[in-house]
Amino acid sequence: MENISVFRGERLVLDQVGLSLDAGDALLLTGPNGAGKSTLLRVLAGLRKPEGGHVLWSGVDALADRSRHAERVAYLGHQDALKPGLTLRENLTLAARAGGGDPDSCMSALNISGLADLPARMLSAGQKRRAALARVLLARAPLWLLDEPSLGLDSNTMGLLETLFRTHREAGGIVIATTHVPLPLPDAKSLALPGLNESDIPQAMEDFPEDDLF
Ligand SMILES: Nc1ncnc2c1ncn2[C@@H]1O[C@H](COP(=O)(O)OP(=O)(O)OP(=O)(O)O)[C@@H](O)[C@H]1O
Repeated sequence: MENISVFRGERLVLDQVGLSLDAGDALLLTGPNGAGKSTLLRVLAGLRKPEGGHVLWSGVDALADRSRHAERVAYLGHQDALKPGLTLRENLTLAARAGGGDPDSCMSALNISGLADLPARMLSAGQKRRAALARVLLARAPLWLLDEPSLGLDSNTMGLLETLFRTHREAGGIVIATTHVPLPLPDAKSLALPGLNESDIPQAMEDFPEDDLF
């Protein structure tokens, strides 16, 4: 990423952020609440256009062809994005139509095979997070963009996450994760976003332009 700048409303949230990663690298994005970590991940995923700067993949503008870029990316947001009325297996089978991976092996990697036939609405928060991580695996994408991946995970699942990260990086994959807690990503680079002065944070709905509210 080169000189990425993003406004949210009237405010410059990211100011010329730049960084370069190689195959097998990991990056931890840190910083206080509201610093712009999720915003940067969304830019890298091609979900939000930056006001300035470029995202390059092998030296080429990655966002020029966003559907091609989408194939490189597995994105885990704050929301687990499961269809509540479908079973876990149905959710993953649906996702596999895009990435083509094997739902059963991905469920097994996250230790949720026993939940396969439960509707997603009956899963606990941590189980949903594991299902969303299974979907990351399913995508078979080289670039993992993970927004607080450890949210709600128990210590056993953190152990699984460590294995998944290691396997992905050993195969040349890249992991970029936002986090407020330590993650099992040895030798990760780190980018600390500075955050804002409280006085810069809009206090009222009127301070947000209408088209940036949703
Ligand atoms: N829809 C929106 N419209 C305008 N501003 C927004 C919108 N969503 C978020 N923001 C602002 O953008 C800034 C960056 O938000 P972002 O979610 O990227 O922060 P973050 O570093 O991921 O925070 P956290 O640690 O709380 O998850 C925040 O200050 C927030 O007020």
